[in-house]
Parts: sequence; structure tokens; C-alpha cells
Amino acid sequence: MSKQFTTINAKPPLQHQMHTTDHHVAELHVDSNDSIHPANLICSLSRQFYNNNWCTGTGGGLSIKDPQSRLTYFTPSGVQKELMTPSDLYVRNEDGEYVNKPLVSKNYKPSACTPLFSICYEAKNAGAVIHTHSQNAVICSMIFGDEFQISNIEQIKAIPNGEVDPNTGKLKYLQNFDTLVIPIIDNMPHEDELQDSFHEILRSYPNTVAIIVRRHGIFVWGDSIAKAKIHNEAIDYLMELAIKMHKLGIPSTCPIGDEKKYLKN
Ligand SMILES: CSCCC(=O)C(=O)COP(=O)(O)O
Ligand SMILES: [Zn+2]
Repeated sequence: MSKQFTTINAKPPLQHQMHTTDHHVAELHVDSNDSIHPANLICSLSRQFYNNNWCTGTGGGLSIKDPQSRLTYFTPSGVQKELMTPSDLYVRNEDGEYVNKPLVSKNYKPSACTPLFSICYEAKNAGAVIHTHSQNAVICSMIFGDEFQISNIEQIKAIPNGEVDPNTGKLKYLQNFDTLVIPIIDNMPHEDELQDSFHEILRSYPNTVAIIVRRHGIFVWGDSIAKAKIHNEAIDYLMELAIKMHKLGIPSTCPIGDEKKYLKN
């Protein structure tokens, strides 16, 4: 990943920007030439996620909290995510007020995932939340019960274990021999009806960085958009691997050296 992804350089603080009309003030939050401004990043990442088959047919969504301005950016609802432009985004301040909305003529509304993204910000202090309709997440939610589990794979090291190193203050990560556990919750008719399950599962799995929603997709977060993107890619890789292992008859938590005991002829 490019080093650029590690920080978000937003425009100068809003109080230093020129205010003319409400319309212009609002546009300042989403109008930047900086490719890593949250409004630009949401659009470019949404295109990448569409191309990964994670956010097709308007599915999925993305939200970023700008560490500098403390503004939170949300995708609109029911929109082709690969075609969004920065001015299509909803931007909320710390008081929960929208400081940018898409043009009224577009007739948009905020993503149905907004309450779920907000839970991840409040309960997990997330810096960004990604929601995809990854087919790997959907298939894993059919193969596994209440938890996705995988062990003894190098890529597991990309996922934090929930502990903080007292010397560096940085998050500690799982070892390759550890078991990654991601909770699976049942889907509901509407995304906002998943809020109680989100609260409950975050209490039961305080160290998780993701929740799989059965036959629906996955929500993944991190301290920053860079971390959320890494977690999402690593978890998707591990879910794809678990599906391939399942097809071969090898359990995803198979001890090292036991693989051949399970291999189908
Ligand atoms: C065909 S997508 C159904 C809604 C959904 O699950 C989703 O992720 C997108 O919701 P949004 O309101 O953000 O469009
Ligand atoms: Zn969804």
C-alpha cells in the first residue's frame, strides 16, 4: 500500500476557509485536489471495491472520520458506489449535524448503514468503516455457525489482537499460529434493524475488527482508513482461503501437518 494512505491531509481547518453562502461552505468539505482527502478517498476506494465485486448493484458502503477536522463522511443510499462523486457524500460534524448533503435535486438520503457505522465509531473508536457484500463473507456465513474461524495462516498477522503494547502504545497483532475469530450475526430486513445485534456482539467480542452479517456481507473497521482497508483485504483473503479449504475437506483451523488427513481423494 502507498505510504500516502497512512495519513489524511485535509484542507486547512474550516475556520480558515472563506465562507460565502451556505452552499459554498458545504462544498468546502468535499472539494479538494488532494487524492487522500476523505471525500476523494471514499470515491476512489468505492471504485476499487466495485471492481473487486464487493460493492456492485449499489451494495455496500464506506465511511471515514477525518482525524483533523473531526468531520465524518458517509456514502449516500441506493447509489451506484463506483459512480459517486465527492459532492454526493454526506458529511456530519461532531454534534451530529450534516454540514454537507448532496444536491436536493438528486433526491438522495444517507446510507442505511449510517447507524451501524456510527456504532463502530462510538463503541470501537473507529477511524473508518467499510461495508462490503463480499461473496466470500456470504459463503462463509453459510459454512460457519456463529463464528468464522481460521488458524495457522501467515495473513492472520494483519489483524490486531485487541491488546496495546504498553511500551509503544501501539496495537498488538495476532500471530500466524493464532486463531482469528470473527462473529457472525443474522441478517434483518433492513440494515438499521441490525443495531441491537451490533451492540450485543461488540460487547461479546470486544477485540473484533469485523462483523459478518449472514447471507449479506461484512463490516470491517480500523483506527484509520488505511487500517480498515488492510483489515478488510486480509479478512477477505482469509475467508476466500477458508472456502477453498472447505471445498478440499480441510478445516480452516486445521493444525499444521494434519492437512493430508482431510484431503479428499
Ligand atoms: C442492494 S443493496 C441493499 C442495501 C445494503 O445492504 C447496502 O449495503 C447498501 O445500503 P445503502 O443504503 O448504503 O445503499
Ligand atoms: Zn449491505
